[in-house]
Amino acid sequence: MTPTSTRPPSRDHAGPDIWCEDLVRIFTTEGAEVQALQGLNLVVEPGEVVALVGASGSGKSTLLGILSGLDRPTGGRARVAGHDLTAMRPRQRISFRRHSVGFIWQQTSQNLVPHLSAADNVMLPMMIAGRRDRAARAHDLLDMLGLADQSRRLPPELSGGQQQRVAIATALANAPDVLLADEPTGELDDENSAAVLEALRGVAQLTGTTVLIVTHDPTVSDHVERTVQIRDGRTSTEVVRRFDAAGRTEAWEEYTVIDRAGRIQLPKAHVEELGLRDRVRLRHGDGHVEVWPATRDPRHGAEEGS
Ligand SMILES: Nc1ncnc2c1ncn2[C@@H]1O[C@H](COP(=O)(O)OP(=O)(O)OP(=O)(O)O)[C@@H](O)[C@H]1O
Repeated sequence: MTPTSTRPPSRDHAGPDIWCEDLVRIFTTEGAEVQALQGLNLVVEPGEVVALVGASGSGKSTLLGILSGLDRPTGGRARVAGHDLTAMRPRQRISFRRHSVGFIWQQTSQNLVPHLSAADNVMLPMMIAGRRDRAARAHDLLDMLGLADQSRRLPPELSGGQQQRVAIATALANAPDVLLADEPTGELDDENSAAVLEALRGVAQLTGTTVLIVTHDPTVSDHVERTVQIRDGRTSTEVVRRFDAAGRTEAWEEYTVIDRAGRIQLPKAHVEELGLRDRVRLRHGDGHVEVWPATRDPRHGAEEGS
């Protein structure tokens, strides 16, 4: 079902919806510098659902702050929905935040006005933007998220998972190209988390909206096609999955980023498992390169000297 008002956004830009090149963000507090982002590269194509995972302090929230137009990078370049985030004037920033991106925050209470019904919450951003078809669109969006029968309820009368789904509908109200979610399942139990992540995937499929989810939730990669690791303010490895019609993982593949200088970062698990350190041995194959521990001889696969 794709009601008229939940059809894909008609993008007026070409290329990726999220594009970051060598993004740097340095915070200075009391004379000390913290490099929260250290040359981050990320490309997300229209309609993709991407999870960004990483340890506490790795720079996830800093990146979301920049992508949402709330914060500015210290260096590098970033474009979201065709807007150059380093060159936007204050008015353009307001319009960008109103029309081009939608947000979902961790705290359910941060997303919704508690004394407005679910439908009124969804209509609020449309009212601010001066949209006319508010009631019909709010109904379609809540219906798409399986909440048509909850539209008159107040947020405190809904479960945490339902509230986050209303938050998704609200974030979609002005048909943004990109949806940014910061720990959207942080306050939810496993069942509600799965429902919210599936709702985000469904939204991308039905509306063509690009979705970026920042999370600690290790189960997220069961629900999205692409999970990108962020480490020390840079994107490192990523896993790309293919799902079958029943939503089960059919196949998956692991990737790593290669920067302009040719540097790559290997997944931590492989580094530890193979005992890789200091330097590794490279072996050229037909159209590929193998990485071996320096202590192993690729011709025999045996430890050197044994
Ligand atoms: N406003 C700020 N002033 C000073 N340092 C900051 C500021 N915001 C973030 N940092 C620092 O930047 C680094 C990255 O923080 P960030 O919040 O982006 O990490 P995160 O991956 O989102 O962590 P978490 O998962 O705990 O939310 C941390 O070292 C943090 O202390």
